[in-house]
Amino acid sequence: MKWKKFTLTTTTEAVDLVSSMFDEIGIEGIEIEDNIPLTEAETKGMFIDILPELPPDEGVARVSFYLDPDSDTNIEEMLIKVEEGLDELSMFTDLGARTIETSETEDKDWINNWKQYFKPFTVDDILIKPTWEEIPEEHKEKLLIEIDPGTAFGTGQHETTQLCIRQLKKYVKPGDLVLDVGTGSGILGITALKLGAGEVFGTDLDENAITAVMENMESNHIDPEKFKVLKGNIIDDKEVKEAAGFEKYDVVVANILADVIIPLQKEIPVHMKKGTVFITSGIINMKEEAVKQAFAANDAFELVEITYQGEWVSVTVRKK
Ligand SMILES: C[S@@+](CC[C@H](N)C(=O)[O-])C[C@H]1O[C@@H](n2cnc3c(N)ncnc32)[C@H](O)[C@@H]1O
Repeated sequence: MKWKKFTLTTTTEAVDLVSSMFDEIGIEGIEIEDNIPLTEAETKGMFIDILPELPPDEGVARVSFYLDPDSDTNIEEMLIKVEEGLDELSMFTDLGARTIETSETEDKDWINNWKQYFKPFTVDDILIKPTWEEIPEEHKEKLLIEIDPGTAFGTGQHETTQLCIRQLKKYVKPGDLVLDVGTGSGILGITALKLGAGEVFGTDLDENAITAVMENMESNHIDPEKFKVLKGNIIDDKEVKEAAGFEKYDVVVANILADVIIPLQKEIPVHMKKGTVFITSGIINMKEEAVKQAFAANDAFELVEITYQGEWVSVTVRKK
């Protein structure tokens, strides 16, 4: 389908106001391009450890929106509303160049485009399959995990997720209580449940994780009561710590970036039973040493195993 794409060139300062004006007049799904570096919180949520070099931020932003010429939306009327909205905003903020370029594009479905690259695949004897795909005949006997991450992280394709899945296979026992920090789509918690765990408690900073986990529990036909998810940071939020509970977990898994694992490892032992394991990944090889040193400095843990896939590292430790 061909969409009309409209790109407004404005200032970075005006982007928030322009976005909410677009929202108010009924424009859905915008795309923002600027040279503002991502914040620390954004990079953690997006799982980017090394940021690309950006040209300097000169305060210019491009905000694009898409209109379907075959829908009921009258494009001319919508563009009049856009201009009226911009006139109003110009009284409060500098709109910069305020030019609108028009082009045509085949596809505006960037939220769903990745789905064409997500096909069933195996991690040893586990089959991970998008919810919308059929089970391949040759994998019918494998342990099945069905996933639709939505806009949360976690299709299972990432090396770090696979490293954690292999460690879960080694350590999860029937009836175990599992803590999944940075749960994303819930793929690790769901794998633990499929491996026999009794219950999972998940946390994530991204609220999309909450709905993704619930939907994926349903797709995997597991009682939703077995996987509780809470939005928040177990590192520094007392409520999240208390909701997770103390001295109770048999396995803890956290597939987050090294810069989160390092502060996190200090907080986790209080939630674990003695002798149980903490599986971590999300560690790029150049940060392996820093993570190992952090664990070595923590008297609560002893190192069990380090595993590798591509340039990614997983560190598993045991609570003494
Ligand atoms: C790489 S994804 C892992 C998702 C899934 N567990 C997997 O293995 O595919 C990391 C997740 O951790 C979340 N995250 C980052 N920092 C966090 C923190 N301090 N506490 C909880 N979640 C966090 C991100 O929002 C993201 O969903």
